[in-house]
This record gives sequence, structure tokens and C-alpha cells, in this order.
Amino acid sequence: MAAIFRPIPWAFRGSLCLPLSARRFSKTVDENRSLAGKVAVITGSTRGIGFAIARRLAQDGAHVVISSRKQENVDEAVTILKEEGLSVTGTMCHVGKAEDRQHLVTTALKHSGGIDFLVCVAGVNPLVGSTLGASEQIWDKILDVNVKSPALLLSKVLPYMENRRGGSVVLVSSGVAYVPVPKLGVYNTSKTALLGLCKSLAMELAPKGIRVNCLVPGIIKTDFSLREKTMPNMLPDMNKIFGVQRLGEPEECAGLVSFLCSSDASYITGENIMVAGFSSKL
Ligand SMILES: NC(=O)C1=CN([C@@H]2O[C@H](COP(=O)(O)OP(=O)(O)OC[C@H]3O[C@@H](n4cnc5c(N)ncnc54)[C@H](OP(=O)(O)O)[C@@H]3O)[C@@H](O)[C@H]2O)C=CC1
Ligand SMILES: O=C1Nc2ccccc2C1=O
Repeated sequence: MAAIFRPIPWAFRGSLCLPLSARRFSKTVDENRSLAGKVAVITGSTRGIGFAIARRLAQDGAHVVISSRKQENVDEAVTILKEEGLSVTGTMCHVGKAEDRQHLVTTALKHSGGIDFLVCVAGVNPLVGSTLGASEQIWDKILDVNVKSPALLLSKVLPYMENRRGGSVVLVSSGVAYVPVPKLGVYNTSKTALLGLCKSLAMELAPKGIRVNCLVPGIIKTDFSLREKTMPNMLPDMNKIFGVQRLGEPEECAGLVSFLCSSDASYITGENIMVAGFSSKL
């Protein structure tokens, strides 16, 4: 009896779904680097974790579109990476503003002709204090920037990822999503919500060949975590509980994002992966 071929509904389409053996055969000479020929849009990428990710994706062969709220920060970051011989452009984008999100997508398409990867790094925490004491304005700001903006930006990027017949999205959550830190209740909540967003989007977009995963940093040495008004210093506690001896470096988050964008991660979606110097999962 002839075997009946049943298409698997959740199977990925496009080049991102090819098994490793098939992809090896289709590699051309100038595709040595894992992300060669791809275009990455990264929010919040003028310093800290976002900047390290921008540098790494560009080193791995992608053209990278840098962005943040301040054009002067964008110009400075673009200049630094261009001087390193990397392929980057940039534009101002406050992720909480609809017109800025549209402008970022338009600029990326103008310079690069398509979008393969979206990395949503921009995040804020304007409150260290009681969760129930937080004003509606604070709730709106944290949820708008940290949770809603990645989904709204991705909705604008989606048609172009579909044109490329696949893509990879990386959201940036936080260790506080798993284990809440005192006085960061609204921020903790926003970062846990991102894990849910990641899983829902991964499921919705799998049929289109688009993977969605979460980077989950522990405490990383950046302006954000070192500003006492934004984040309490938790290293002594972490050391006591988990034996963590030091803060992480932004570069230690970047390799994971490059991997998640690459075809080596072609069968990984809906995951959240910690970069924290300790493990909080089974
Ligand atoms: N550092 C840490 O320990 C941890 C950080 N995280 C998360 O990692 C992400 C990056 O943090 P980190 O690198 O430490 O932060 P930094 O403060 O070092 O960098 C933040 C970047 O985002 C930009 N930015 C800030 N607000 C917005 C906005 N509304 N729209 C667009 N860009 C914006 C900033 O540039 P500009 O000022 O020009 O807008 C800057 O480029 C955040 O989502 C944070 O929650 C998670 C766990 C731990
Ligand atoms: O984003 C974070 N900043 C922090 C500061 C202290 C403890 C945990 C965190 C985070 O996860």
C-alpha cells in the first residue's frame, strides 16, 4: 500500500526549517557567517545589552538596524560599529510611540529591502516601590514599553518576515519574571507577561516559519542595573543563595541571541532561556 504523505500542520516553512544536512548543501561560498545576508532590527540598541547584541549579530554577518529614543545615541552607536567595519544603519525609535515604530520599519526596509530578525530589547523601570502604590501612569508606561510595544512592532514587521518566508523574534524578559524582586512589582509583572507573549506568538507564528523566543538575563552590568533608582542591588543576596560571584556582561547575552536567530535554532521556538550565572528552572 502506498504511504500517504500527511503535511504536519506545525512544520516550519522556508529556509529556516531545513534540516542541517540540507542547509549544508545549499551554502554558498560567501555565506560563511551564520547570519550572512540577513537583516536584524533591534530596539533599545544604543547601549547595554542591546548594543552588545547589535555588535554580535553584525559580526555574525547580519545587516543591523540600531534604534533608541535619542538620535544622538543612535548616531554614536552607528559610528562605533561602522568603524569596526560592521554593516549597520540606525534611526530614532521610542518603542512606545506608534509613529516611531512605523518609522523604524520603513527605515529598515529602505536601507535593507527586508527584515529577518526582530530583537526587542527596549525596556524601562521607572518605579522602585510598592506595587499597589503605583499610579496608573506608571502601570501604563511599563506595560506600554515592556509588553505592548514588542507585539505592536512585530505586527508591523510581520508582512516583511512573511515575504522572506520565515524569521526569528527574540524578546528580552528578565530573571524577575521567574522570581520577583521586592519593590519591582510592576516591572516583575511586565517581564512575566513577556514570557506569556512569547509562547502565544510562537504558537501563532509557527505556521509562517517565524520563531519567537525569550532571552532571560540575570543581573547584567549596564547603566540600567547599576542605577540604584532603577534597580536595587541584589548581588549579595544572589551570591548567598546561588553562589553567583559577579554581574554578567552584556556580551554574555549576545551569543544566545545570535544562536536563536541562526538556522542552528531552527527547531526552537516559544522558549525562554536564562543567562544569569545560575539556573532557576528544572
Ligand atoms: N541590565 C540588567 O541587569 C537586566 C536588563 N534586562 C532587560 O534588558 C533590556 C536592556 O537593558 P539594559 O541593556 O540593561 O539597559 P540600558 O539602560 O543599558 O540600555 C537601554 C537601551 O534602551 C534604550 N531605550 C530606553 N527606553 C527606550 C524606549 N522607550 N524606546 C526605545 N529605546 C529605549 C536606551 O537608549 P535611549 O536612552 O537613547 O532611548 C538604551 O539604548 C531591558 O528590557 C531590561 O529590562 C533584564 C534583566 C536584567
Ligand atoms: O532586570 C533586572 N534588574 C535586576 C536587578 C536586581 C535583580 C534582578 C534584576 C533584573 O532581572
